[in-house]
Amino acid sequence: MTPSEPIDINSAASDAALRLIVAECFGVEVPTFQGEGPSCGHPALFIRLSRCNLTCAKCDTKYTWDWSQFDPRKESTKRTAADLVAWATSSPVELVVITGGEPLLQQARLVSVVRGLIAAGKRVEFETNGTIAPAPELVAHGVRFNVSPKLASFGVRENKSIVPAALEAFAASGRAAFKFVASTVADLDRIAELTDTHRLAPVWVMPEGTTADAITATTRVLADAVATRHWHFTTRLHVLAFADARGR
Ligand SMILES: Nc1nc2[nH]cc(C(=O)O)c2c(=O)[nH]1
Ligand code: SF4
Ligand SMILES: [Mg+2]
Repeated sequence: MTPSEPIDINSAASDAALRLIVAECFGVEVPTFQGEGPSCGHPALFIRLSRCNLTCAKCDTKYTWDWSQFDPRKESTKRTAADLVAWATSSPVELVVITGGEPLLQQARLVSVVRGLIAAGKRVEFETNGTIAPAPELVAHGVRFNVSPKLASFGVRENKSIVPAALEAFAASGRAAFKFVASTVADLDRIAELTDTHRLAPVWVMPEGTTADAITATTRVLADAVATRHWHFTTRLHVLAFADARGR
């Protein structure tokens, strides 16, 4: 905001009262780490929003969208932006990860959450599937985006999961890391096509897996080919440490 713009107190107050559809918040009572990507290993709090615009077969958070298996009334609550900020600021942990589901489905309501978190001295990262371009107001607040475009091998149609304009908007924001889940070396070839075509960088690869054994096996399958391409490699630390327990 420029100094000459008036501060609209009423709008700020009503924004704080906006309610978001939340699946779970964790990391305050039972501490944890960011398990994936550039901040892997950093102590972190998590706000997991409910709902997604994709239906990946290999999704590990189907309780945010798959109402054939889960009951949306049991799996979601509405919480105000002010309540989410108060929850996060009750902890000294600096990093707040906003994930889902697909959190940017609610990005208009997230502006107020992000503003409150940054004002309280937090660092904010989004985990997003990269299909929805980030609003300029979110980018302006200095957040980072871990963008995970989903490949066909993840059980989704790429005509839905690969949205060139959105991916290119993330790349142009200067605030994104592109974190691809991979199972095979063939997946790495597809990642190379996508990152070349849409000029996506930096590239991170993360082994698919919801058990430590699966992650170790996939890590070994991928490591040489990831290193050869000079890409970044991340594990899923929370799966190794906590066996993919919900709320860790
Ligand atoms: N510890 C931990 N780190 C994470 N990083 C990304 C997560 C996600 O589910 O998006 C996640 C998660 O669920 N737990
Ligand atoms: S985009 Fe993410 S949250 Fe949505 S269905 Fe796919 S894996 Fe699940
Ligand atoms: Mg997870």
